[in-house]
This record gives sequence, C-alpha cells and structure tokens, in this order.
Amino acid sequence: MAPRGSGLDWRGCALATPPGWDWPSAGCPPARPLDMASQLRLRSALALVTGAGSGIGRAVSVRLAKEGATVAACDLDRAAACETVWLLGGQGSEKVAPGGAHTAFQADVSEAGAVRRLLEQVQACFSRPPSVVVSCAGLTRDEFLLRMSEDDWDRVIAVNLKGIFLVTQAAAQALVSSGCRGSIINISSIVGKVGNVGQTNYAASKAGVIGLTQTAARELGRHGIRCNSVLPGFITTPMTQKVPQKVLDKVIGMIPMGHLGDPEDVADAVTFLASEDSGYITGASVEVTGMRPSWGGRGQRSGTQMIRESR
Ligand SMILES: CCCCCCCCCCCCC[C@@H](O)CC(=O)SCCNC(=O)CCNC(=O)[C@H](O)C(C)(C)COP(=O)(O)OP(=O)(O)OC[C@H]1O[C@@H](n2cnc3c(N)ncnc32)[C@H](O)[C@@H]1OP(=O)(O)O
Ligand SMILES: NC(=O)c1ccc[n+]([C@@H]2O[C@H](COP(=O)([O-])OP(=O)(O)OC[C@H]3O[C@@H](n4cnc5c(N)ncnc54)[C@H](O)[C@@H]3O)[C@@H](O)[C@H]2O)c1
Repeated sequence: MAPRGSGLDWRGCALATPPGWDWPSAGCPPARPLDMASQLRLRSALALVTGAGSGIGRAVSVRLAKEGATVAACDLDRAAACETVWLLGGQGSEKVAPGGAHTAFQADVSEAGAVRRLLEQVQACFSRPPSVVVSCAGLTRDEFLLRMSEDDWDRVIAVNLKGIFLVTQAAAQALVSSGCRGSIINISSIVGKVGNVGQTNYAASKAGVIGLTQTAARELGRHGIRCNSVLPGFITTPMTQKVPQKVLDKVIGMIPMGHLGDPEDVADAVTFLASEDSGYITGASVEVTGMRPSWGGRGQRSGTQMIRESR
C-alpha cells in the first residue's frame, strides 16, 4: 500500500491531484462547500468506467467525478487510465469522495479472468461493488463485408459485445450478492440500429449490446439494478479520427445540427442514466446523435435534447 499522502494509489498509480499539488505539505484538497455537495447527483457513488483512458470514457469519468462519484477508471492501456485519474483533479481525495480516491485499473474486458479480477480488485480497493457501471471500452476494425477477415470480425465482437457481457455479468453478480442497487450503462452506437457501410462487425456488436442490455434490464429490475444503452452518433474522439474525410463529409451533411458531437454530449446522457433522475428508466436506448431518432424521425427530440430539457 502506498504511504498515505504520497499521492499514489494502492497500485502505485498517480492519485487524482491538481497539477502542482504538494501532498505532504498541503494535506488533502479543500472539501467542497456543503451546498455544492448537496447538489451532487452522484455523491458517495462508486463508478466503474471501462475504456476510461480515452474519448467518451474519459469524458464520462470526468463528468461522474464532477457529480461527486468516486471513479474506478479501467482501460486496456494502464497509462491512459492513470492519466484520466490524474485529470480528475483533487476531487478524489478521501475528504471529498467518501468512497476513497479515484483509482486506475488495467484490464482487457474481452478476457473473462481479467474482468473477474477487475471486479475483485475494485471491491478490495473500495470495500463495496460499483453502484454505477459504464462500459465504454470498444474498438473498430472497419472493412467492406466482401473483404472482412474472420479475425476482424472476432476481435470486434470479443471486445464490443462479449466485453460488455462479461462486465455487465460480473458487476451484476457483485451487486446482487451484496444486496446493492445499481445503474449499468452500456455504450452501443446508432450504427447498431441503422447499420453503416464498412461496419458489419461493429454494427452487429452494437446491435447485440442493445439486445443484451434490454434483457439484462428485464432480469435485474427485481434486484433494483437498472440497465440502459446509449447510442451515440459521430462523436469527435480518436476512434473517429480514422474515418476517411470524404466519409465524414458525407455523414455530417446528414446531421441536422450540422456537426459531430463531443464526448461531453454523451457524458451528459450517461450521467442522467447513472443518477436517480432516471430512477424509473430501464431497458431504454438513448440516442445522442444530433439527429432526430432513427436518423430523421419526424417530430421527435434527440436524446441530448431530452437530457438538456430535463435539467
Ligand atoms: C438514412 C440512413 C442513413 C444512415 C447513416 C448512417 C451513418 C452512420 C454514422 C456512424 C456514427 C457512429 C459511428 C460510431 O459508432 C463510431 C465509429 O464507428 S467511427 C468509424 C465509422 N466507420 C465508417 O463509417 C467506415 C468508414 N469507411 C472506411 O473506413 C473505409 O471506407 C473502408 C470501409 C475501410 C474501405 O476503405 P477503402 O479504402 O477500401 O474504400 P474507400 O474508403 O475509398 O471507400 C469506397 C467508397 O465507399 C464510400 N464509403 C466508405 N465508407 C462509407 C460510409 N461509412 N458511409 C458512406 N460511404 C462510405 C466512400 O465514400 C467511397 O465512396 P466513393 O467511391 O464515392 O469515393
Ligand atoms: N466516437 C464515436 O463516434 C462513437 C459513436 C458511437 C459509439 N461509440 C462507442 O463509444 C465507446 C468509446 O469510444 P471512443 O470514441 O471514446 O473511442 P476511443 O478509441 O477514444 O476509446 C476507446 C477506449 O477503449 C479502450 N479499449 C479498447 N479495447 C479495450 C479492451 N479490450 N479492454 C479495455 N479497454 C479497451 C481503449 O484503450 C480506449 O481507451 C466505444 O464503445 C465506441 O464503440 C463511439
């Protein structure tokens, strides 16, 4: 165990501290004024975020921490997860986050043993299961169907679909055995609903996430565990930076709001679903696309618009 005040967590990862914060002399970062604490929707929640090292997962981690959650930031890339914990600033000190400091974890979500160990480590670190679980870990291996390799199919299904099965199952088992309520949010994609050229593997994985989450919602509701999917459209992250510009130009032309979304737009929807503000919502698929649902449905608001109006 790293010495208290060393600025390092139990694994030796950098604890969330503001740049230049000198732990030994400065003590813990100042606690928030009480009135702000009372406004925090996720005060005392422990949130496990996979894919927390980049893009949407990093934005989700930052947003949940701002709402008072303690974040267990997991990624295949340990250094990236540690960087996210660092970015969470001093909000993770024990003074402010009752559940303990934000902490980084490394795991490959497509491996059952790694996911089992991840949940064991999180519970050992915080003495409780995560009550909020957000699966953002994912990847693309785009190619036309006529040319797609079996390996490209297998890897995308293993991470994007099996990974969410493993994390959802392990988290639900921990919550049910401890009698705790929870909110599980799985990041799918609008592609899982409408398909996309060059993405038979990815679209299948994301469609599977929707069906998995709807079924989990039916089974886990009796345990007080809600399960919902978020379906982002094109969001500006490293994942979309690989898309040929001519394709981006085509798709942007179809987006009524005329621009790609930001990771923070997705984090808004995730935070709503993580909090009691969505206490009677489960099995839902919230689209965050800058478009009307189904890419042009008439007279409906997008998920982002609904979230913003609910504030
Ligand atoms: C009314 C219903 C509308 C439905 C619209 C659906 C839009 C979906 C938007 C997706 C939002 C969510 C994405 C999110 O989940 C995160 C990601 O998945 S980001 C990655 C998204 N990936 C793609 O969109 C695939 C992009 N394409 C490629 O990577 C390559 O084209 C590839 C498939 C690898 C093939 O490469 P290759 O060099 O062999 O061919 P070209 O790139 O030259 O492409 C040949 C022609 O095909 C056109 N093309 C390719 N992909 C798309 C596409 N996704 N949508 C439309 N057209 C596409 C490309 O423009 C070329 O056309 P042309 O010959 O006219 O130049
Ligand atoms: N960016 C978009 O336009 C968009 C749209 C819809 C859905 N999504 C989904 O949102 C999620 C996050 O995407 P992003 O755009 O932030 O991508 P990103 O590439 O920026 O981040 C993905 C993160 O997942 C991690 N990861 C990959 N494989 C992993 C594994 N096996 N185990 C653990 N971690 C792993 C990566 O290291 C990375 O940090 C993905 O599931 C993606 O499919 C993205």
